[in-house]
Order: sequence, then structure tokens, then C-alpha cells
Amino acid sequence: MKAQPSNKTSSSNNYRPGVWQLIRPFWVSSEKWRACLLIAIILTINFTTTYALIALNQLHGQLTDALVGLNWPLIRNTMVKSLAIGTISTLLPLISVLAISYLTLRWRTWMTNRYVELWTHGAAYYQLERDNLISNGDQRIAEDINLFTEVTINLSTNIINVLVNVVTFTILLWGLSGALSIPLGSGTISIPGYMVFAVYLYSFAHLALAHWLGKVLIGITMNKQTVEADFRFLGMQVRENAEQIAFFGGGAREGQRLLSRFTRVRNNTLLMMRKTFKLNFFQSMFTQVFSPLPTLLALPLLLTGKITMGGLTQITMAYGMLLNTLAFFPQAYQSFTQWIALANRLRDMLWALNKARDMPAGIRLAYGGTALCCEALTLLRPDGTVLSRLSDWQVKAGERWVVRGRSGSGKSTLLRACAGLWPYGEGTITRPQTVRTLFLPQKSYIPVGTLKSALAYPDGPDTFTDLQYRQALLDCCLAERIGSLTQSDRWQQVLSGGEQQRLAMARVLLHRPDIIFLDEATSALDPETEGRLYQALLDRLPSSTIISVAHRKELTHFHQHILTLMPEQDH
Ligand SMILES: Nc1ncnc2c1ncn2[C@@H]1O[C@H](COP(=O)(O)OP(=O)(O)OP(=O)(O)O)[C@@H](O)[C@H]1O
Repeated sequence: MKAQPSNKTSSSNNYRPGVWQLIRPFWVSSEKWRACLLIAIILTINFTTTYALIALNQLHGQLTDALVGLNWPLIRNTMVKSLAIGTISTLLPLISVLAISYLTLRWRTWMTNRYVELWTHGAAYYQLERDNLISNGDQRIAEDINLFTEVTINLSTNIINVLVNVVTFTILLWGLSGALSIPLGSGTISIPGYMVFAVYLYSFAHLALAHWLGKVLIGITMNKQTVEADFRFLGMQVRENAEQIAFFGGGAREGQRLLSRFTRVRNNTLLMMRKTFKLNFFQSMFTQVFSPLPTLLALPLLLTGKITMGGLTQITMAYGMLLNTLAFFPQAYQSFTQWIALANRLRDMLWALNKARDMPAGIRLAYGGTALCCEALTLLRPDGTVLSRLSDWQVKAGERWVVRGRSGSGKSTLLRACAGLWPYGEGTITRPQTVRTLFLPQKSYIPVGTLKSALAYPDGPDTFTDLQYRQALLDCCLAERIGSLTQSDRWQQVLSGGEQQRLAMARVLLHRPDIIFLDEATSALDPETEGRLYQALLDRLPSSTIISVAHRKELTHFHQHILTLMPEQDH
């Protein structure tokens, strides 16, 4: 079976896992009770605030009537109550905001842990880059999860709040507004709770307007996250490759590239500003045009003596409260579009991580025996073209092989396949089960930190004794660095290319692997130092199996066997 990367952009959006798969795991995790408690606190505060607003509505009606009738004791009484309830309705939302922030942080922490785990598990981070499945995975974890949890909690608590308020204010307004009698021919028709119908009709029109003008914002917001992340990524690349760029005198070119990426950020922001302005402008116009509506609608009741002036105040206030509550949907349209865009980016990431995990490997990796065996191995490029074929190759324990071949013939790819990092191809690779294997590329990763932790990577710095560190540095011609063992630095920038290769070789001597793959791991060294390093390897690890990819002829005499890879066209 051939493993082929599929192109998600060529299919519809169906490849994305459901949005529920982003949300559900946290709410069924061990965090669920604490999260539910926080939600309960938030909702209780919100409902209490709603009832405080209703009480204020009644008090304002009473106050208006008391003012009209100059009833001083009632005026004083209602004012004191209004002040007390007003204070509660102002302070409670502050506690609600705190609880929302805390819940968001807990969810973000949980989701970040999960996505970091998925991303770093196996070699998913490598597969995502190798097959170009998604861009900026790291930034999706850092930025999109943060915004997604925040917007989801804000929107969902607001929606629950709004729904409760809608029911409450609808009942209130229905009770206050009474029926509208319209003379029709010889009789009259009566519309009970007519103001409620008016609010709903108005709000529906408002929402339709918001959807019509705002749906374009979904794509623009998704693009915003992408172009911002691309811009940041290029900046990071310049920082990481500062020296190489400086040698090439590439500053101006990088400046152009950065500015051209920023132009995409700027253009997208301008587009977003235009569309948001258009949305807000028409929404405001709509609200403004219909602002006298509640007074006009309640006027017949006042004129026919069905309500007092205080009743009119109460009705218009209740109408306003219901209207403001329903206005949440059109006003939050922008947040909805942002939420969909963020969810889509995270769903894409989940899709890519699942795909990396479930990808069928064309090359079967098996464990057993004491030799490394490749049987009927065909290495393919990701596009399915044949890179190289290898009939049967067996490396017995303790043997030393050098792999040769023209540039691009697939030497590194063969090593990737042996490491289980290259699924494209056919055949079987069998590796001894219990032995420790180490792969050394041309440029090894050196984490920021002490020299000890750089040498011990991927194990911790306490894995080896000071004596072992010193001996490894001496063996690898790095005696002058012994004094820096506990010094913390950015060693990848500080050490020369050759020093980095010597450090990587010292790492091999410390870890004492049984099988060592060296992919042009000494290419930056002068032949003499290279020879000394290989000799140290042979002296210190005489029973280790060594497979070296190397172009230099001088290295041949450190090995007993040669494997020559032929590109497919040479067969
Ligand atoms: N992730 C990838 N996506 C697409 N093609 C790839 C990928 N990785 C490697 N290749 C292709 O596979 C081919 C073999 O690459 P490989 O690095 O194995 O060659 P090599 O023999 O080690 O070359 P060199 O001696 O120059 O290091 C190259 O044509 C390369 O472009």
C-alpha cells in the first residue's frame, strides 16, 4: 500500500471534524464539575441581575407616578430602593466577569495541554511540516485556543442569559402592553401583547440585515489569523537565521518579504474595517430610524386612558429591555463570525493531527532479531514517484556501513524510513527490538540551556556524571568547552558548525546507542578532526552498529561495507 498525502483544499469542508469535537472533551473531562460550578455561578449572577432590572422597571414606573402626584414619602422610598437594587445590578456583573475569566483560563490550559500532547506525540509536529498539512501549528495552539475558549464562553453564557431575559422581558411586556384595538368595518380587531410582536418583528429584520452584511466577515476573520501568523512566522525565521541572512546581505530582501507579508495583513485589516463599518453603519441606522417606535406604539393606550404616564414609562422601558436583549444576536454577529473562523482553524489542526496519526505507512516497520533488515524496499517521494529501490539489505550487529550515492538519490530518506519518519514507499524494515538507536543529522538540534542539557538531550542533564560529560568533550575535541558545562546559552547560535557537529558526536558517546545512524554528521569538520571523531566512536563504542551517509572517501576505511544507492532513472 502506498501512503499518499491527500490535499484537503481540493475537497469540500467535510474533511473537518465536527465543532463538537473541539468543545466536548473538556466538558466530559475531570474538569467538568469545577467548570459546571463556575457556569452555575455565572448564570446565577446573570439571572439575579435580570431580576434586579425588572424590579428597577417597576420602581421607575412608581417613581414617575409619585413625581407626577408630588408624593414625597413615596418618592423617597422608591429612590432608596432604586439605589440599592441599582448598586447590586452594577456590582454583580463584575464578579461574573471574574468567573468567566477564570473558567476561560482553565479551559485554555486544558486544551493547550491536549493539543501540545497531540502535536508532540510521536512525530506529529514533523509530519505536519513534512506533508505541509497546515501552516503555523504552534501559533494555532498559542493564539487560536486562547481566543476560541474566550469567545465560546462569552458567547454561550451571553446566549443563555439572553434567552432567559427574552422569556422574562416578553412576559413582562406582554402583561404591560395589553391589547391594541383596531377598528375594522363595523367591528374592531384586538391584538393582545401587540408590542411584543412589534419587538420580535423588528429584531428579526435587524438580524437578517446583520447576516446579509456580516457573513463575509467569517472568511476575512479566518484570513486575519492566517496572515497575522504568517507575518509573525517570517519574523521568527529572520531572527533564527540572522547570521546566514547577514552573510548573504539579505537584510533588504527580508525587509521586502516582511513588508509584503505585512501588506497582506494591512489589506485584510482594511477589508475587515470596511465590512465592519458597513455592518455597524446599517445596524445603527436601522436602530436610529426605529427609535421612536415604542412611544408611538404605546401612545394609543395613553390616549385612550388605559395607562398612566408611569405606565407609559414602564412600557417603553420594558420594550427597550426586550429590544436590547434581542439586539444581542445582530450585535454579536461579528463575534459569531470570529468564533466560526477560530473553530475552523482549530478543526483544521485537529484534522491534520488525526491524519498524521492515522496515516497508513506504506513502509512497514517491524521489530525483532538482532540485525537491521530492509526487504524489497522502494522509497517514494510524497507525490508517488519512485526515488530509489533497495532489494535486500541486512546490517548485522556491530557492522559498520557507509551509504553512498548521488545527491538526491534518497540516502537521507532511507535513514528517515529506518527511523519510521518516512511512510512513502513499499517493503519492510525490521529493527532489533531492545536496542537503543540514535540518528544524527548534518545539523543537530541544540536546545537553549546549559551545555550539559544540550549534551544530554533528549534526556535530562542529571542523566550523566560530570566525569562522563568531561570525557565525552575530550573525546570529541571540545576540551575548551569543559569549563562551560553549567553555562546557559543559545548554543546553536554560539557554536560554530563544526563545534555543533562535535557536540552532537559527544552526545552519541554519552548515550552509547547500539545502532548509530550518521547522516553527513561530520561534514563540517576538517578531515583530521573527522578522523579523530570516528576513531573515538570506534574506541568507545566498539560493538555499536554504525551506518554513515557520507560523500568523503576518507571515511570509507572506518567502515567495512558500502551500500550505493542509485536514483531510479539510473537503474
Ligand atoms: N518532505 C519532502 N517533500 C517532498 N520531497 C522530499 C521531501 N523530503 C525529501 N524529498 C525529496 O526526496 C529526494 C531525496 O532526498 P534525500 O534528502 O533523501 O537525498 P540525499 O540522497 O540525502 O541527498 P544529499 O546527498 O544531497 O543530501 C529529493 O529529491 C528531495 O527533494
